[in-house]
Amino acid sequence: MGYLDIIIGRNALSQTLSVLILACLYPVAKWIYNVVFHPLARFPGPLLWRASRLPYMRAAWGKHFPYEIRDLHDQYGDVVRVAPNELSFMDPRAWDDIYSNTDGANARAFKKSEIWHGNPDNGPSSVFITTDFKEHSRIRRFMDPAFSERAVSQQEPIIQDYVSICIKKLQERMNDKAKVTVNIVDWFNFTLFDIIGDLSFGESFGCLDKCEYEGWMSQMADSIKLHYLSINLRWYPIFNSMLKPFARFLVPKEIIVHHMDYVQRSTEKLKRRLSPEANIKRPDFVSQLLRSEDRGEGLTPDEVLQNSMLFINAASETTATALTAVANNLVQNPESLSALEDEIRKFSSPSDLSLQSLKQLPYLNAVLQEALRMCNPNPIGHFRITPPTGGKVAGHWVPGNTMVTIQPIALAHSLKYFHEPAAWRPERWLKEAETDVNSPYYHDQRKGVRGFGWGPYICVGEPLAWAWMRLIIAKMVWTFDLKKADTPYSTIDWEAQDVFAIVIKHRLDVTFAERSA
Ligand code: HEM
Repeated sequence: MGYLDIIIGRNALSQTLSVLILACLYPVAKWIYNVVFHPLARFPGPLLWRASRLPYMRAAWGKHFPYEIRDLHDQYGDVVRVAPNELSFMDPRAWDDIYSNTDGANARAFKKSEIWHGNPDNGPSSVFITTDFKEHSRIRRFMDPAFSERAVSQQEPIIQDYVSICIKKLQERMNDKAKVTVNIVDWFNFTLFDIIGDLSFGESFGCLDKCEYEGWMSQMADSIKLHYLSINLRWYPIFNSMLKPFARFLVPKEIIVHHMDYVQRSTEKLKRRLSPEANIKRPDFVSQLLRSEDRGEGLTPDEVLQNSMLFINAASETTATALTAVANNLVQNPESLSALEDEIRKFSSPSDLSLQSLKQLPYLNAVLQEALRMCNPNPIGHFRITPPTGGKVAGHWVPGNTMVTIQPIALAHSLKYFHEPAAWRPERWLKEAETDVNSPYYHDQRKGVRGFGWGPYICVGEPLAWAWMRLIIAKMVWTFDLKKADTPYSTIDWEAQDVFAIVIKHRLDVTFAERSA
């Protein structure tokens, strides 16, 4: 009789029992290993989170993930082990160490992780999902010129047109008392969708004309949410593949239908844009991406489509969140709104509000920075994997193949790094705060806030984002008196909103009144 026979017995019942016992013992042994013997065992964190990924998944699915992680940082310090193989950092130095190719403690930026990005279905690649450095830089090489400061200034007439239409439509809606109350989130979205649609596909989605969304737009947040929830299952590949065949029953039908509709419409738009008859010569993204075809290793038509569809999500959702944060804080802080009015109304005509002139306005820029600090549109951070040989992050040696991230909300809301972190204080971004030692914000760690990411994966659309955010806010504030609405939706309690990778925004009613001064 062999050792195995002695342990598990020979009859079917005892063998089944033994298998069951072993199956139960395996996770227990794994939890003990994770807590006591794992290479990350020396890092602090709650016991259950260090033992298993389940508490992390519960938090990720639990709607308030960034705030839970912020609480863990308050309790355990600047580095917290939030899962057996994952560290969360709340230290400005970590931006360079994790994300930079040139300025950090490591030879190069850490890679995106297959779990969070990756292309499991082997579809056409996009700049966002590829985890291969070479592939990523190939796409970025062709994409960057379409989003440079120069390109944005060539795109200015297109951007200006849509923002003016937004203002005109709001004016048309005013009642006898020369005011109108609207859900400003919709108006930001209509404007952003129309601009990004035009720049990506050569034609707008017509949202401002119709004052309504296309069907798939109203499902966009739900499909991002679903994608985010399903990503968390990738940690358990066996369970994940068991669920896959049932995915079509688990995913709500509207989301599938709207997604297919979106892909079909985008494909048609792009086909029209690319057809020789269209003969469109304009400074949009497509023209730039197509230039790449001349050089051999350019983007394939599928890649152009995939990346153009990505632009719609990446550009609209994030910017609408930042702008909603601005509006929400301005209507609640009249002295801040009035400082902004003073700055913007120095221009005698709205036609003077050019992208170049707005760039120079310190308070406008400070307002946008403060919104990105307090209400980061990507509040769960950007996940990376240390190389197999390990790396250094914020003074800690981190073993290879560890998931690492900066928690932007924890850092930006930390008393250790910001004076009055929970308060709306645009003045912390003004020059005086940086140079005057008596300013209460002098010691603020402004470099800890990087709303557009950092390093080789930094947001390609950053120049466009600044440009259209400045223009939309400036034109609204120049044209109207913005007031807190007299409705139940007059303010958003920001942290009460669900977070599923993106912020699922509540409605925000704002009253636009004819300008009094
Ligand atoms: C306020 C607005 C925006 C914010 C806060 C924002 C934020 C970010 C952040 C943090 C990343 C880096 C993600 C990472 O490191 O994993 C990113 C990437 C990206 N963003 Fe933005 N973004 C904004 C607007 C835009 C716009 C207007 C576009 C234009 C199409 C855009 C397109 C992209 C793309 C394509 C990437 C992927 C870049 C890469 O992986 O190389 N974003 N964005």
